[in-house]
Amino acid sequence: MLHAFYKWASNRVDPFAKNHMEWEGKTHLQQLWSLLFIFPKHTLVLLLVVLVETILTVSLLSFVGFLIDQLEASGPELFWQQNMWLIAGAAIAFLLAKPLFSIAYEVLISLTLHVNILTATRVTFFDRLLKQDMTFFQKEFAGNLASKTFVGGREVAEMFWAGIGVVVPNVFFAGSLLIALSWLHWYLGVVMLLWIGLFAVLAYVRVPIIRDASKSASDIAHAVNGSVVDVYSNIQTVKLFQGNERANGQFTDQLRGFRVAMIQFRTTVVTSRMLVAVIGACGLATFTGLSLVLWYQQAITTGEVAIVLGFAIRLESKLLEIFAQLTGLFRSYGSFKSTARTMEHSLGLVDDSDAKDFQFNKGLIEFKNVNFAYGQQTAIVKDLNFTLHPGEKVGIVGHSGAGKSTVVNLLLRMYDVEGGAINIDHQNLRNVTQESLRSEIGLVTQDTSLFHRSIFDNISLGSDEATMEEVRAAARRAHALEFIEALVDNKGRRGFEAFVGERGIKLSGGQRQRIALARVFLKNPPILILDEATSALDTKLDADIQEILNDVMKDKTTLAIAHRLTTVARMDRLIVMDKGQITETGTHAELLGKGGLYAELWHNQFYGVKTAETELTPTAAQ
Ligand SMILES: Nc1ncnc2c1ncn2[C@@H]1O[C@H](COP(=O)(O)OP(=O)(O)OP(=O)(O)O)[C@@H](O)[C@H]1O
Repeated sequence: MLHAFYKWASNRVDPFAKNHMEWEGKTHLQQLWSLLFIFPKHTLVLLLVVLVETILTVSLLSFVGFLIDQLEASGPELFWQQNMWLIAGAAIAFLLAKPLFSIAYEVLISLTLHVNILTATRVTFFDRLLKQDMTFFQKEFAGNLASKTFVGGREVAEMFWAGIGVVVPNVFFAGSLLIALSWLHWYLGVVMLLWIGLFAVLAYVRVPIIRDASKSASDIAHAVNGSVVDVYSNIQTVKLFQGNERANGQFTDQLRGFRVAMIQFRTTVVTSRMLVAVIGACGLATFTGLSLVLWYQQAITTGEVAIVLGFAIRLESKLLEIFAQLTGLFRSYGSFKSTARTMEHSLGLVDDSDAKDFQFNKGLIEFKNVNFAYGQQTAIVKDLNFTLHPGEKVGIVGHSGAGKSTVVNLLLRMYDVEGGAINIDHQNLRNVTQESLRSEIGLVTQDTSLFHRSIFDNISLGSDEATMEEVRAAARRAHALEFIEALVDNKGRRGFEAFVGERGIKLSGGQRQRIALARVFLKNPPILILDEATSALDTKLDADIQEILNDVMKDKTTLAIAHRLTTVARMDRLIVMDKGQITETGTHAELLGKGGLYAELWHNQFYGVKTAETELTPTAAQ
């Protein structure tokens, strides 16, 4: 029953609902506000509950004073007679209403709001980052982004708890006390106002200091976290080039900086808390003295002295609580701002509002005067013009750095061209949605990254409906079935159920590439891009897979990049690139006949580069 109630309460809002949060052109406070009030109706109900609960608490404290006065005035004989109904009414109010509102507060804040704001914020952050283009991800540490998504979400949820759950109720409380005390005697109201004012000044002066110290510590923490993830994800390079000792030294240096920043932050907090304690004690002493003086002058009754002291003691602890929460709030806010700066980074590549879904027709690909420089000065691709006819298989070759992968990235619209246009089936890539475009293109790259998921999930990535039979068939076609069936992971899961390690480290390069091929076989897209698709395979396997690829490519427009020229030699046509431009084009035989760059590359691949040739030829060496 209770369990069902909790479930009901936590399902009052949907944290996974699409939230169109605007990041650009907003201040950090506005961004935070949108997240704190992501569920506005329930938050308003919470505030209402808090208000009623505060009024009940203040009434309870006042009732104590009233009781004392009545006890004094009536004496034991008449007290019950005169106050029976009042006491019964108060008992009902305090025994029923107060616990009821306290429970409503707990359920609303913990189950309905906090956990769902935490989830919804993370969903919002993740969604935002996914929309960023490749340039963004090349500049940012993956670990840093992961940390911002998670820690940023936690900070927002904590600010909600501290701000709306604690500071706001305590401000309500202080406001109610101010009204109640002023009503008792205006002197008390003035002292109360001074006390709160002094506290506000202290908060005004100290909180920015704490906030800045917190921001430095949080920035350093994010950076340290990012480089630790960097070390772990490049562990092989670290072990080979940097060595444990140096990596350790680098980490310790960074942690030292973080420790200093943390100590500075803690120092500002401790000093502030000391000041708050002093102001609290002074206020308490003033109220005690003033209420006794007023009682002596018969301006207030004995019961009212009890009320004043009760108020003052409660208020002192509330002020301490507010300050503690404010420091936490501003620390979280400092960290949130760092997250917000990442989130508000403008999206480099956004689908037009009127972008249509890409409609595949025959697979005619046209590059028209394409220019691109990764947003920099030096052009990487210059005035590129070529056409891939439907079903045509074209290979791109050229020296390393010629711009071959850049062409592929542009075709996949990982970047927008900076000049000219790319059309597929007469649709400019700029005018179609990115997802619909990519769903029609299959890519196998030299850098096959696998997710730390099962082999089945890795192959069926993007093909949610795929059955085990289809996945097996794709794996068989990619010559991957044999090794997949022999796999056992460290939790004893076998075959297609086995998990590959992060980035697929438990598999060899060739095995990873075969998984990637199986992925494309399963997806069976009408356009195929092979970027060094078989580079990690040995010559025998390369030949086998090549045969399968030839079969798969049959009715698809295909663009292939390969350094191993035998892989692309049999393509319908070859495009030779040099320094971002097309220098030659033709079939393998035509290009060999021309004796240009392709012929040179081919020659070098089979007979070695000139220097080696000269060194190895006895006559030349003499
Ligand atoms: N994200 C990037 N930002 C800036 N410059 C880049 C980026 N990616 C690649 N480049 C530059 O663009 C040029 C072409 O790179 P690209 O990867 O397209 O060449 P490639 O012909 O595919 O080389 P390889 O055969 O070695 O893979 C290189 O000078 C490279 O430094």
